[in-house]
Amino acid sequence: MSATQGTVLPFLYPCLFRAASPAGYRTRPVAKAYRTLSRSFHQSQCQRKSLAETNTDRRAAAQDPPPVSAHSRLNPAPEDYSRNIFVDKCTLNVHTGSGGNGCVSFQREAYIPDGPPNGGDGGSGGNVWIQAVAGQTSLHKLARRGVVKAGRGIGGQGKSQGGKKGEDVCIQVPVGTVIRETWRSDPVAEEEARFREMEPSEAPLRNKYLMYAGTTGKEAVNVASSMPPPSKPRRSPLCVLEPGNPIHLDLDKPMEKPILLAAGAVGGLGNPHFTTKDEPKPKFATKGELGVRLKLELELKLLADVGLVGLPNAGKSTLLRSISNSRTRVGSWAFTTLEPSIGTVVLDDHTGRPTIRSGVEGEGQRESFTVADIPGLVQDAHLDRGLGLGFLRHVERARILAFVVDLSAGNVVAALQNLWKEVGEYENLRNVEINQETQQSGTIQWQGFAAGKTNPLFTSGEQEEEEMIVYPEPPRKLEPLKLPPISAKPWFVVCTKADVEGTQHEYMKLRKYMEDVEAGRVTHPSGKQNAWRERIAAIPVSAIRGEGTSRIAEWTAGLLDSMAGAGRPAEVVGSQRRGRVIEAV
Ligand SMILES: Nc1nc2c(ncn2[C@@H]2O[C@H](COP(=O)(O)OP(=O)(O)OP(=O)(O)O)[C@@H](O)[C@H]2O)c(=O)[nH]1
Ligand SMILES: [Mg+2]
Repeated sequence: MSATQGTVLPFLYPCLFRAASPAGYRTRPVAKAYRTLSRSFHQSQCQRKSLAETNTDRRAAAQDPPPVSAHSRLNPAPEDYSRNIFVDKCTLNVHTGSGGNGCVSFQREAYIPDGPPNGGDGGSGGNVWIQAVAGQTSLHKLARRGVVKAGRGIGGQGKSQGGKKGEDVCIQVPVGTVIRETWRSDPVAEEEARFREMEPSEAPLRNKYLMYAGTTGKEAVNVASSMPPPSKPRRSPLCVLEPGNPIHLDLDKPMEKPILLAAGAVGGLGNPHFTTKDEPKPKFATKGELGVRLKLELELKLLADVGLVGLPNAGKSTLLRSISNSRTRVGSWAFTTLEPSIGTVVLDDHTGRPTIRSGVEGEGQRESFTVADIPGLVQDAHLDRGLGLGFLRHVERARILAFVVDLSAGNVVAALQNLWKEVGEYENLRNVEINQETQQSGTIQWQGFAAGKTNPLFTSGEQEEEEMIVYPEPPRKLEPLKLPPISAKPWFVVCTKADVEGTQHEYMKLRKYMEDVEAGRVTHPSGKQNAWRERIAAIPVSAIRGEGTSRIAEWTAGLLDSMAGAGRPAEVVGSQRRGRVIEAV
C-alpha cells in the first residue's frame, strides 16, 4: 500500500505514514522541500512555545476541522458555480472552398487596342485542417457551430493577375477525438464519374465555361463551337495529403502541426490557356471547381486522464475543486452533478517550476493532466437506473479510474465493491452488444420477395434492372467505437471526508482489503480475471479542507508515466498553415 506512505501532508492518520516515497514515483524532491520547510517552521514555533503547548495545539488542529465558511471555494454556496457545458459527441458539416473563376481579358494599351488574351486564373479554395491540442476538453463549441466553411478562391483578373486563394480553416479538437465521415458530396468525383461514361464525340460541358462579358447572339454560338472537348476535372495537388475516403481519424496524441482534412478546389483557367493556332483570342475561360462537402461525426474517445467514479454525494465535485481550477457545482444532495465536468490539474507553481516531476523520457516534463467529475452512480445503473448508461459511457472514456468513497458513510469496502459491480456489469453488457453487432454483420439478411419486385427464381430471361447510383451517397451508419476494457484500466481509491471523526477505522478496513486485492488473496472487485492489480492505492483526503489532495496529483502523475507512450506527440503530416483557427472549446 505504497500510496499511503510518504504523503506530503501526514495530517489525517499520522500513524499510517512513513517517510519513504513509493518506488518509481518521483515525489522525493517535493517531500524533501516540504520537510525542510516544516522543520524550520516548527523550530521557529518551538522557540516561542513549550513542546507540550505545541503538541496540544497540533493535536487540536488535527482533530477539529477549522470552521468552514459557507462561502469558501471548497464549500461554495449552491449558486457559486460556473455553468459547465460539456459535449462529447457532435456532427460537423465541413465545406472546403470552391475555386475562383478564370478571367476572360485582352491586353489593351496605348497603340495596342486589341492585344493578346491576358485573363488570370482563379484562386484555389481554402483547405480544411484539423489538429488535436492539449488543454481542450469538450466539443461544445463545434457542436454549436455546426458548419465549418473554408474561404472561396477569388476570381482571376486582367493583366494576367491570378485570384487570391481562399482562407484556410483549422479545426482544433481535444486530444482523444475520433473523427468519422458519414456523408460526402464531392462534385469533382461526380464529374470524374460522368467523364468516364461520356462518349468522346459528346459536346463539352458548357456550364464549365464562362464567356466574354460582351458576347451576344450569333457570336455566342461561334464562341461555344470553338470551346475544346471536355477535359478531366482537376484536383488540388494537396489531395495526396488527405486521409483516406471515408475519413476515420483517431487523434489520441497532441499534434504539433495540423493535418489536412480536405483540400480546397482548384480555381478556373484564364483565357490564355485556350489559345490555339485557329483561335488566338479565345473569348472564354473556365469556372472554378466546386468544394467538397463532408458530414463528420466527432466523438471523444478519451474524456480525461482520470475519471472520478463514486456514489452520489461522495464528494467528487469538491475533490475536483480542490485539485483543479474547476468551479463545478457542489451540494449536500444527490445528483448535484448531472453532466461530466473536466478540470485541469496543473503540475507547476505558475512560474514554470514543476511541483511534481512527471513525464516519460524523451517526451519532456508533464505540465498538467485532466480529471473528469462524472455524475454519481446508483445501484443498477447498468440497467439504466439513475443517470445509468449515460454515466457509464463516460467511465470507459477515462484513462485511469479514481473510485471516490465517502468514509463518513460507513462500509467503504462494500461501497467500492458495488461501484465495481456496476462498472463490471456495464462492461459485460457492452461486450454482449458488440458481439451481437459483429454476428449480425456476418449473417445474410433474408428479406423475402417484396411486392412489385421480380422473383429471381422465376425470371423469364428478362434483363435485370441496373442498380441506380445515387449522388451524393446517403449517410452511412457508424458502428460504436471500440474501447479498451474498463477492468484493465489502472485504478485507485480516494477516501473522502477523512476529516469526519471516527473514519479511521473504515479507512483501515479498506486499506486491508486493497492489500488483499493487490496480493491476489481476494478476487478483484470487478470479478474479472485480468483486471488491473498493480500498485492500487487508497488515499485519504479531506477535500473540503484541501488536505491530502496533492497526493492524488502525485499518484496520478506516476500512473500516467508508467502507462506507455503517454503524451507523445502524434506523427506530423503536412505543415503549419495560416488561416482561421476554430477551437472546440
Ligand atoms: N466534511 C466533509 N464534507 C465534504 C467533503 N467533501 C465533500 N463534502 C460535502 O459533501 C457534500 C457533497 O459534495 P459534492 O462534492 O457535491 O458530492 P458529489 O459526489 O459531487 O455529489 P453528486 O454530484 O451528487 O454525485 C457537500 O455538502 C460537501 O460540502 C470532505 O472532505 N469533508
Ligand atoms: Mg458532484
